[in-house]
Amino acid sequence: MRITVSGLPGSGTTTVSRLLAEYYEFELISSGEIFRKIAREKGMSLAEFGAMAEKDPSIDLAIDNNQRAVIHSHEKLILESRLAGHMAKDVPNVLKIWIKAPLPARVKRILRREKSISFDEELERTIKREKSEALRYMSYYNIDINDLSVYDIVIDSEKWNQYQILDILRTAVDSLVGPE
Ligand SMILES: Nc1ncnc2c1ncn2[C@@H]1O[C@H](COP(=O)(O)OP(=O)(O)O)[C@@H](O)[C@H]1O
Ligand SMILES: Nc1ccn([C@H]2C[C@H](O)[C@@H](COP(=O)(O)OP(=O)(O)O)O2)c(=O)n1
Repeated sequence: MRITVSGLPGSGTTTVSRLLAEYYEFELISSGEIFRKIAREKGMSLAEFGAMAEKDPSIDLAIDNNQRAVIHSHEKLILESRLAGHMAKDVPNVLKIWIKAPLPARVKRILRREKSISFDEELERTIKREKSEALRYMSYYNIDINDLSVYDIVIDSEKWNQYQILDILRTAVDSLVGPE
């Protein structure tokens, strides 16, 4: 069983992915972490590296080709990233999950996580980052990041906390593979 977990910034994809990986003892791979690592190595912020990726398709292509390879080469996998569901679109035996939450709720969470200066500053930064990503994914892959039709499950992380979401997803996973 392979599970992809995707969502916009602050939706809770990292948190849910970690809980799922721990519960099922699956390997967890996050493309966002790879993107962040490369940005750090270049001494760039996420926004600066995103702007570079708008001009240099090879950055996203490398990360997203890696996602495709990872999906095919792992059986017990949680793949967490914005595009993981799309990269797994035609792959059998993959459960594709999208975690959503309203923008203000997501920004409040990022504020806590990134220890940003203010809500307004983080709101502006998040909107800018989402615009950059949406532009790249449409231009490089013809993917509309807001098209949720590829997902098997769409769940609102403002309605349930991360543990309740884990319980809901466990029901879905166990009914597909049977309880461990
Ligand atoms: N379902 C949830 N309800 C409330 N808070 C959550 C939920 N999921 C995650 N969080 C919190 O929101 C913050 C951002 O979560 P994170 O998983 O890092 O988001 P993402 O990886 O989607 O950007 C974290 O501090 C986390 O503890
Ligand atoms: N396939 C991917 C995965 C992530 N990214 C970018 C999107 C984000 O700006 C960074 C970090 O992603 P990550 O999911 O860790 O960060 P957020 O959860 O969005 O705060 O990587 C990407 O461009 N392509």
